[in-house]
Amino acid sequence: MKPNCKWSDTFRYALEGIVVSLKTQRNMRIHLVAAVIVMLAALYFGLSLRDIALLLLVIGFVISAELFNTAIEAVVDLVTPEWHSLAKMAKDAAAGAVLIAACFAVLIGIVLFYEPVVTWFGIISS
Ligand SMILES: Nc1ncnc2c1ncn2[C@@H]1O[C@H](COP(=O)(O)OP(=O)(O)OP(=O)(O)O)[C@@H](O)[C@H]1O
Repeated sequence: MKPNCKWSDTFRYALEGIVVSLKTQRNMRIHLVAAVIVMLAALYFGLSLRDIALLLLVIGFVISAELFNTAIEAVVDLVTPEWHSLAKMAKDAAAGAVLIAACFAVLIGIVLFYEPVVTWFGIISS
């Protein structure tokens, strides 16, 4: 651990963690692109501020889960490059956490977008 780490250094290291995850994890890039598309759709369909806040919350949750997943994968690879049942358990559980977060995010997205999208299709087809 580095002594006298400044607040700005802490912030920089955190940003480096996000950037390295974006560079190395394909899923992280997919989550980010999906998040941008969902936020643009939320603005297009005129979702309420409360719904947009809920979307931001789940997006933050999924991206945080992916960052934890990246961290766990890195630590496991550092501890053992060999096959180990505990390494498998750690990586699979971390991936499972991301999957659960992403599934609930999709469910929340369906609940929030269902009505405006159905209305939009009604307008388009009439
Ligand atoms: N050292 C290991 N011992 C046992 N199983 C492992 C080990 N490393 C990886 N695995 C297995 O391979 C899977 C994929 O691991 P890998 O490190 O390639 O992650 P990844 O493909 O980058 O995953 P993600 O898509 O979640 O980022 C793990 O979920 C685990 O089941």
